[in-house]
Amino acid sequence: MFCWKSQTMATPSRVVLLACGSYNPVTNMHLRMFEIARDALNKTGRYQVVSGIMSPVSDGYKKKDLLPAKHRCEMLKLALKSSDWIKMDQWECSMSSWTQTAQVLRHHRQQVEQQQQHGEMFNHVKPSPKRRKKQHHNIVADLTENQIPSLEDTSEHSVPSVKLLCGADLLESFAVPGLWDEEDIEYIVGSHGLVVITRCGSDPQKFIYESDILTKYQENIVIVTEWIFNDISSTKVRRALRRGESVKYLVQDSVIDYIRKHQLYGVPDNKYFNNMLPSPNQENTTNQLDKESVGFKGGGKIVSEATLEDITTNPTSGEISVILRSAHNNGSADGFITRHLPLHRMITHLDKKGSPSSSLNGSPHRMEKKGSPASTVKVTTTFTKDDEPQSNHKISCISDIGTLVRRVKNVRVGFTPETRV
Ligand SMILES: Nc1ncnc2c1ncn2[C@@H]1O[C@H](COP(=O)(O)OP(=O)(O)OP(=O)(O)O)[C@@H](O)[C@H]1O
Ligand SMILES: NC(=O)c1ccc[n+]([C@@H]2O[C@H](COP(=O)(O)O)[C@@H](O)[C@H]2O)c1
Repeated sequence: MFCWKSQTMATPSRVVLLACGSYNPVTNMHLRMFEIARDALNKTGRYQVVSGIMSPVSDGYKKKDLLPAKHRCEMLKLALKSSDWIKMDQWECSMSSWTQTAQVLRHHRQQVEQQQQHGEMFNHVKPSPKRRKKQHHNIVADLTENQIPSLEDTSEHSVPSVKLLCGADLLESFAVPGLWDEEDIEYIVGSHGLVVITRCGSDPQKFIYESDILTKYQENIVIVTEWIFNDISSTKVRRALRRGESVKYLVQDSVIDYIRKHQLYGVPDNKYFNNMLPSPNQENTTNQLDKESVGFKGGGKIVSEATLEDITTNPTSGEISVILRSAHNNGSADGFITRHLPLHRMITHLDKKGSPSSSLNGSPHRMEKKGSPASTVKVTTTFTKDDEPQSNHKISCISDIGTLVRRVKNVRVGFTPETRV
């Protein structure tokens, strides 16, 4: 008969995940790597991930386009606000010269050992006894009978190991001549261990097979196949920013706001980009118009000076596209900028302002288009309500879309299914 106490109790060993990188800037995939790795390791039943550390490389790394650590760290701090178990550590980037990754791992192992000695727990969120019991059962569910850990042995007194978390491209860079020292590779894989997240175009299994040293320590390498491919890289994010393209949903909103504020990565140096719409969860800024006077919730700055070229709406998605031509060189190929706003904001605006005057010129079928709520169409009639209409659709000192809409006349609003992007 199966007996709990008589089994060989394989207690999951505790792991701290350490990821070294440029984080220039930190992307959502850098953050997701940790989540993917933690899930995979915990599921094996062999490991229990207790914390994650992101270690930005120092300015001494001299990689092309590397921003000063000050900015990279600020962005990391903002991005990590959404995590309760990953933190940034600035030891590496506080160095004036570059520190090899083996040395960074060594440092963190010492830190972990010291913290363990001082009785600091590595469970950032210490589970309640009830939750611990539940966690235990979750682990048990993934294990075979003779691997079942005992409830009493929680391994909280063991020193967690520090494993290097990386993408498969970093693993494959081990083969780049002169980039890594042999003994560093041996130390990293032999003494710490690697957790490798697959990346488009990589084949870590084959890479390990072809390397004697990696094959020797292959039991210390966990390859995590990421089935939800996501090939974001900081390089691609920087490229998009340089070109004035949106990076929303590739990096955290707070990071986008920081990049705009500090005009990083060649974000065009003009008023337009400084005053783009803030993320929905961003606090009001002093530059923003009084929400009530504008008449819709959320307000939001758009441009300092721009010409409104067109507004199109998509009744299916409820999105309105405002196409502006920047008065400054905005870095985009054709000088056009497109912004998308949820239509409900505009409706709110209308509701607050009362009945519209329907004096809008332009697309004659906008009111009648099937499936388009009439109120949606009428929104734009508030253009002529106050302020002098500007000639040539020229807008100056626009602080939010409400003002933009009020000040511009002769704007064509068409309910075409197509959204201009
Ligand atoms: N999309 C991704 N999938 C898997 N791993 C990734 C991904 N993006 C980054 N990584 C990993 O994140 C770690 C941090 O690297 P780094 O900041 O240098 O990333 P990067 O986005 O590739 O940067 P860059 O594009 O500037 O070279 C590396 O181990 C890298 O392999
Ligand atoms: N020999 C080494 O220790 C070595 C070599 C190349 C990259 N790295 C590290 O890998 C991380 C990612 O570097 P890249 O952004 O150049 O891919 C950085 O933290 C860097 O310090 C370490």
